[in-house]
Amino acid sequence: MKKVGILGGTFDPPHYGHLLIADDVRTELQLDEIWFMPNYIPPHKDKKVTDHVHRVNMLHAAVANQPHFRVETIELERKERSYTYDTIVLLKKKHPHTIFYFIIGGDMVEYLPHWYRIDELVQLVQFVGVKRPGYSLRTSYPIIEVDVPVFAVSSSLIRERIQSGKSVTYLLPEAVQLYIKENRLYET
Ligand SMILES: Nc1ncnc2c1ncn2[C@@H]1O[C@H](COP(=O)(O)OP(=O)(O)OP(=O)(O)O)[C@@H](O)[C@H]1O
Ligand SMILES: O=C(O)c1ccc[n+]([C@@H]2O[C@H](COP(=O)([O-])O)[C@@H](O)[C@H]2O)c1
Repeated sequence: MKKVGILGGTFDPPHYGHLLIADDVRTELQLDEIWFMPNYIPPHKDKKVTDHVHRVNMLHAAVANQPHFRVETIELERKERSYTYDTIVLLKKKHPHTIFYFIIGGDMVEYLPHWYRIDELVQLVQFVGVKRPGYSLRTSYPIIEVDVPVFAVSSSLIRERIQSGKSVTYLLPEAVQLYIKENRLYET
């Protein structure tokens, strides 16, 4: 059986926090691949997100030349709110010989009780929790914890820093920074 870690996210924009956890979880759990999976409409975020075409282009730029990383666009093909339960049911049908691990940061671990059909979802997929500053990994749901260096970067921090003219040089890959500049994202 192939072992695949899924890092679902909004990736508005993708950053080194995403890449760091993907890399460490893959090594630690001996996974074959990590699939970065952008959502179409995030289930729990109310504010407007950047068009999915930009978000997926930035993800491709972020994972280019990484043989174990790929971008999975299944949620973009379903033009609706991206509930993970629905996605995992589809992915398991499409890939019957793959074991899926769903990677989440501490903020999402704390939010697990509110996830759509969570009691069924935990039977379908193995959740993997990683620490994030300001959040605990305490939960009654069955998650595996992987210890990764805690890195206080977030997409919102990057958006705020670009808007206020601060440097983001060491927070996300150069190719993603170039894409953001060329497309004048996050300036207003
Ligand atoms: N620095 C980080 N450390 C650990 N986990 C992270 C980190 N950044 C993101 N994640 C996790 O990656 C997944 C996708 O995150 P997402 O794309 O929403 O980025 P974000 O930085 O949380 O965005 P925003 O600041 O806009 O909420 C989530 O499970 C989130 O918890
Ligand atoms: O299915 C749900 O109810 C659900 C609730 C919150 C988050 N998620 C998923 O968790 C991943 C991280 O979410 P986000 O909003 O931090 O990008 C992403 O794949 C979301 O679709 C899923």
